[in-house]
Amino acid sequence: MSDDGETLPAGWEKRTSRSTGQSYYLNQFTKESQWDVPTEPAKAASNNKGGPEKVQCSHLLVKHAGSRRPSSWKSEEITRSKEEAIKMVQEFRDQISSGKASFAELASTESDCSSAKRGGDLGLFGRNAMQKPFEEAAFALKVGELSNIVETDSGVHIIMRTA
Ligand SMILES: Cn1nc(-c2ccccc2)cc1C(=O)N[C@H](Cc1nc2ccccc2[nH]1)C(=O)O
Repeated sequence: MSDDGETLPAGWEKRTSRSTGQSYYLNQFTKESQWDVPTEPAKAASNNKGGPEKVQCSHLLVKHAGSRRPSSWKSEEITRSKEEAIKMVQEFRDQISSGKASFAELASTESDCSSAKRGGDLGLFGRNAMQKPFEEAAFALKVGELSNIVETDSGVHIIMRTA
């Protein structure tokens, strides 16, 4: 809810432009901004168990030597241990939880997934699109919620559900 009582969709907040004094709206997850009041996305379809058919998530992945593809845009050969990757992801998670850094900012510089160029945004996906541990964690999140550490064959992740 913004300061004048209007209810905004999860992740959005009302700001005032320093240059014009005009109100604008900033999405904390994707860092997108707009002049118009954001509206709730059309209610996503749900499956027959009440869960969403699709979710939109961003993630931050730290790969390690045992990852399915121990290489990324950041490093041609990734040699860190899984324990080191877990320690790194936990530190990133603490920075995000404490508000010291935004998810999108950290994912864009620290994630070993090619989605880093989009602040970690993977877009909308349904069931059976991602590795199971990732899918289960993603579909268990509420919009705006940050997961605990998730391990897949790709490496060690944290996930933020954005829609
Ligand atoms: C599933 N996916 N989507 C993108 C993506 C999406 C949007 C824009 C650019 C890339 C990249 C990937 C992908 O598999 N990336 C892999 C790493 C990886 N492994 C994953 C497992 C589960 C979810 C995301 C994951 N990302 C890589 O770069 O080696």
